[in-house]
Amino acid sequence: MPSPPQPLPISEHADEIVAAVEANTVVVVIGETGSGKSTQLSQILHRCGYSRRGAIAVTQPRRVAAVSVARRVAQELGVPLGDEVGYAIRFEDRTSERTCIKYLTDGVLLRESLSDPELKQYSVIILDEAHERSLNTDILLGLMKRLIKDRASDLKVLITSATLDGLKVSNFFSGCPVLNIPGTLFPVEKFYSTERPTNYIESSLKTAIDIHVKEPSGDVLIFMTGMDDIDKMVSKLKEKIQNLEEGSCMDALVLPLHGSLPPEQQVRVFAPAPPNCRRFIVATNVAETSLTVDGVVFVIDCGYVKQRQYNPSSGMYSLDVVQISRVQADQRAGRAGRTRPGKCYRLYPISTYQKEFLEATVPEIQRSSLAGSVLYLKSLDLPDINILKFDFLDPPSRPALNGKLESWWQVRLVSRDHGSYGIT
Ligand SMILES: Nc1ncnc2c1ncn2[C@@H]1O[C@H](COP(=O)(O)OP(=O)(O)OP(=O)(O)O)[C@@H](O)[C@H]1O
Repeated sequence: MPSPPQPLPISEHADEIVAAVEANTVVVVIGETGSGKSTQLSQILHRCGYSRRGAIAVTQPRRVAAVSVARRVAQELGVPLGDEVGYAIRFEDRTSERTCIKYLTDGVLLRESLSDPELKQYSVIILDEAHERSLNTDILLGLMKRLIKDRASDLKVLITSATLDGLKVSNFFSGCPVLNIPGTLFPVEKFYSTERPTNYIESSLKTAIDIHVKEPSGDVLIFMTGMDDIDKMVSKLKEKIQNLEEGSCMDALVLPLHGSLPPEQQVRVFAPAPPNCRRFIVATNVAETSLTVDGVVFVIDCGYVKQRQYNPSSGMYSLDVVQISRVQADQRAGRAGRTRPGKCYRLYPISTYQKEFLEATVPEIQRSSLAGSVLYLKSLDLPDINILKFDFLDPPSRPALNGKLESWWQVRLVSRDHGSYGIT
C-alpha cells in the first residue's frame, strides 16, 4: 500500500487542525505546494470520525485533479477506488453508498446543491485550491456562508489554498481561524532566463532537449498555453528526439495533457514510465494544481497561460495568452519536488517574476462581464437565492450593477417592482 514517502508537513499539524475544526465551523488552511492539503486533510478528519455522520467532500477546480487525488487517497488507505473513497466529475460518478471521502469538481458540488440545497449528505466540505478563484469557487464560498447559518451544528467547512489571502477569506467568514502550514517535502532549484524569449515554444523545446541530453533520469513537465501549442510542441519534440544520435540518450516518451483529452488518455501520464525512458509531459494549466505525477523532476514554465477575459469596450470575450501570476508560477514549480528534489526552468527573468507578474490570478468574476456572471448564477437556478444580493468574496461594484439593472430590465433579464429589481 503506497503511503507518503515521509511525514508530509501537514501531518505534523494534524492535532492543531483537528482542534481548530472541533472549535469552529469554518477554518482556512494555507499550505505550500506539496504540503499535503489535497490528499491528507480529508484523511485526518476521516480518522477523527467526521465521516461517521456524513461524507467528507473535497472540491477540485479540474476533473483530472479530482480523479487523480481520489485514486491516490484510495491507494493510501488501501481501498478500491469507488468504495470508501470515490470521485464525481461531469459524466462520471465513481462513488457508492459506502463512500465517505468524495473528491468532486466544484461544478459538480454546485449541481448537487440544486437538488439538495443543504448538502445534507456531507459532514465536512473542503474547498481545495481556492486560490484559483474560479467563478464556481467564488459562488461556492458564498453558498457556504449561507449554509453554515442553517447547518452550524453539523457542518464543517475548510477552505484550503497554497497562497490565498487568508485574512480576506477569514474576514468573509466572520474572522474564522487561519492555519498556516509551512514547509515542502523536497527542494526545487529555480533557473531563470536572462530575457524573455521571442518564441516560447522554441525556447521550451531547446530547454527540453538540453535536459534530455545533459541531465540524469527524471520526467519533464512542460507548461504550454493551449492545445495548439501542445500539438506543435509534441510533434517538434518527437522529431528532435528522433534526430538525436542513436544511443546518445535514454528513450523518450512524449505525452500531451489537456482538459479536452478523453479521460483514458489523461490518466496515461500517471502510469509509470518504461525502464530507461524519460517522459515529457506537455500540459496546459490543468497540471498546475493538485497533481502529483510521480517521476517529474524537471518543470519548464513558459510563463504564459490562455485566459478568457471580457473586454468592456467591445462587449466581447476573447481567449488571450497572458502572463501568469506569481501564484501560478509557484504552483508550476511545485509540480517538481514532490517525490524527489527537482528543478524548474523559468523562461523569463527573475525581474519579470518579481515585478511584472501579478501576485495572484485575477478572480474569474473580475474577468467576466457582470451580465455573464449574473446569467451564469441564474442558469444554476439555485433555490432561494437573491442573485442580485449574492454574497461574493469580491462583489461586483454596486454602481456598476445598478447601471446595468435598467438595461437588463429592458430585455427582461430582471424584473422590476416598485423600483426594486429581482431575477425573472
Ligand atoms: N500520486 C502520487 N504519487 C506519489 N506521491 C504522491 C502522489 N500524490 C501525492 N503524493 C505525495 O503527497 C504529497 C502531498 O500531495 P498533496 O496533493 O496532498 O499536496 P498539496 O498540499 O495539496 O499540494 P498542491 O497545493 O501543490 O496541490 C506530494 O508532494 C507527494 O509527496
